[in-house]
Amino acid sequence: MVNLLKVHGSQNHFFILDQTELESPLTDNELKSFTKKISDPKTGLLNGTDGVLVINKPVREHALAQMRVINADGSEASMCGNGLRTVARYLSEKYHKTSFLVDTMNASLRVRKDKDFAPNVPAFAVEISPVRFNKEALPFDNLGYDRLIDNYIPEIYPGLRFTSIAVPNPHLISFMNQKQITGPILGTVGKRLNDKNPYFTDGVNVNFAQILDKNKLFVRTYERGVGFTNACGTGMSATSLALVLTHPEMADLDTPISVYNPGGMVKTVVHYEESQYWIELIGNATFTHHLSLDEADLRTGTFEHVKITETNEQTAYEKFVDQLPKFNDITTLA
Ligand SMILES: N[C@H](CCC[C@H](N)C(=O)O)C(=O)O
Repeated sequence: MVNLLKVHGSQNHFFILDQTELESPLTDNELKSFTKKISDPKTGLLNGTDGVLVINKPVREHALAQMRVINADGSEASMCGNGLRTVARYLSEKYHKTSFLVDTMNASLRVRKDKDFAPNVPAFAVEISPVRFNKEALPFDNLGYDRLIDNYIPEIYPGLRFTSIAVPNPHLISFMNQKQITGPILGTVGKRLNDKNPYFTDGVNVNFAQILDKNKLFVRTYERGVGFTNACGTGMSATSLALVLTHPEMADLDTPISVYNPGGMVKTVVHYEESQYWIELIGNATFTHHLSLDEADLRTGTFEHVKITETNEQTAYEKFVDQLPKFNDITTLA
C-alpha cells in the first residue's frame, strides 16, 4: 500500500507522494499523468489540488530529501514555498528532525519547525532563494528593459507598475489599490501571460498586492500551471522583497512582514546578506487527509479503491483564519 497526504499551506492544496516508500519510483510521464488526474477537480480526489509534491532521495550532499513540484497541468515548477513547508513538516515527523536541508530543482534550502500559529496549526519556516532579477532568469523579453523594478509596462497593463523577480520560479508583481486588486485585471493579465505571448514565453506567476500598512500586505496570485490560487508562497515572498525595493518606507529588512491572502496569512522576512537577497517564509503546514492505495493503482491513476481518512486539522485552521482581520471581499476559494 502507498500512503498519500492531502496538505495545504494557506489553503494552497497539494498531495504529497513519498517515492522513497515505493517499490520503484514513477517515471516522469507517470508522474505527469498522475498529477493531472488526481489534481483535477472532476477526475481527481477531494476536489483536486494545485499540484503534487514529490519526495525523492536527496541529490546533493547534506540534504535530507528532494522535493519536486508538479503543477496541476503536469508542468514542473522549480520551487513552491507553501508546498515546501508541508514537505518540511512531513520529513520532520518522519525523521524526527526540526531543522534540515531539502533539495529543490536549483538549490538545497534550509527549513525548520517554528512555533504553532494556533492550537493544532503547526508552522514551518522555509528559505526562499536564489533570487534573480535579470531577464534571462525569468525569462522575459520584448519589454525594452533588462530587469523590471517598478516600471510602467503598458504592453502588460496600462497604468500599473510592474516588478519581476525569480525566486527562482518566475514572478511578476504589481502594487495597487483595493478596487484594482478586487477587480478582473488579475485574471486578464494572468491568463494572457500564461498563454502563448511574446513577453513571458515560459509563463509567469502574477501577484497583485495591496499595501495595508507598514510591514503588512494583502496578496492575490494567478499561478502559472494552475490559475487562480488561494495563496502562493514564493509569490508572497517575492512580493515582500518587491515591497522592500520599491516602497522602502513601508517595509524593513530582517523584520517580519504579515502577508494576508485569500487562504489565510503567512509571515515573511527579507534578508540581505553577502550581496544577495533571500526570504524566509513562515506559515502553516496543515495535513487534512491521509490516503492509501495500491502501488499499481497509483501508476495507472485508478482511484476507485482509495481509502481516505480525514484529520481534525482543517477545523483548527479555519478557526485560526476566522480570527484574522478581514481586509477586503476576496474570501477563500476552496
Ligand atoms: N504555489 C507555489 C508555487 C508554485 C509555482 C508554480 N505555479 C510555477 O512557478 O510554475 C508556492 O507556494 O510557492
